[in-house]
Amino acid sequence: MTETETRHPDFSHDSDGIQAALRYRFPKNAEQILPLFDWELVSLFLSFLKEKNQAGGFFSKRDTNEILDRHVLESIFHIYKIHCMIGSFNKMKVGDAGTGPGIPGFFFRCLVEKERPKLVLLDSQRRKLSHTENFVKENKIAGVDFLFARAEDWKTDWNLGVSRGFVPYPWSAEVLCRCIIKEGYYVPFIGKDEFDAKIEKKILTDSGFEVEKTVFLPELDFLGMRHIKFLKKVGSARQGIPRAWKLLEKESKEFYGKDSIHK
Ligand SMILES: C[S@@+](CC[C@H](N)C(=O)[O-])C[C@H]1O[C@@H](n2cnc3c(N)ncnc32)[C@H](O)[C@@H]1O
Repeated sequence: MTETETRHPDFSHDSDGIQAALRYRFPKNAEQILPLFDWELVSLFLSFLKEKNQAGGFFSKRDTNEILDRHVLESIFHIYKIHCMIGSFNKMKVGDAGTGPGIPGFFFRCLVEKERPKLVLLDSQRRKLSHTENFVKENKIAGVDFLFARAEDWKTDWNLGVSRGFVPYPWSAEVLCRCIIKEGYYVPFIGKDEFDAKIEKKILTDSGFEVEKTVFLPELDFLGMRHIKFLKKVGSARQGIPRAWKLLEKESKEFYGKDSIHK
């Protein structure tokens, strides 16, 4: 299957339809993934994403018909892979930085109770995330905290941080370095593996991280290339790290080129 693939069976967006879509996309892993999630809640969140998509400006027009594949199943598969590596999230505090409407973070709340962490959804802007805050209140969903702040201005105690479509990696690790506790992990969701090894090493070392493992996700090839890195927080960030956003932005733009979209 390729990135341009468009023809596939239509699945309903109720709990049964989403589980059928998951079996179709991930035939080898589905039986392990299915017991991990509350599919009624996944379905409720998907309905919310579709209903508020325009008002919240969540996704591009191109993505409107692809929310199930590109956002729901993609996030769920990533979380399943992280779970394979580090086990239950139940005793952890998990934070999603630059979460937008709660992607991928809200899907940690969709885990069944014994796997579920305390969850923090962080974004510097209210535009998308305030809709999710209302959705959580209206549906009386416990265990999700909302934080409207810039990640680099924050110091907190997450055992696991994730991000998708946030500040480009590896600069994202610098931005988040004071949010993750020692021995904790930052797992960025990344597309192509296209990093300058020298820059990556320097930024990670200064930020107190070490790459423990890189995991490629060929099961998501139907969306394009996807991989995750398990970055372990092995020490403190150096004095003055994270640097000011202006500097990080300039450096990352020089590397990726001004118009590159990093996902
Ligand atoms: C492209 S959106 C991605 C949203 C979501 N993670 C997703 O995958 O659909 C990037 C988000 O990161 C937020 N963001 C960018 N820089 C940030 C920072 N330094 N601290 C907190 N949020 C930030 C933006 O406000 C925006 O909502």
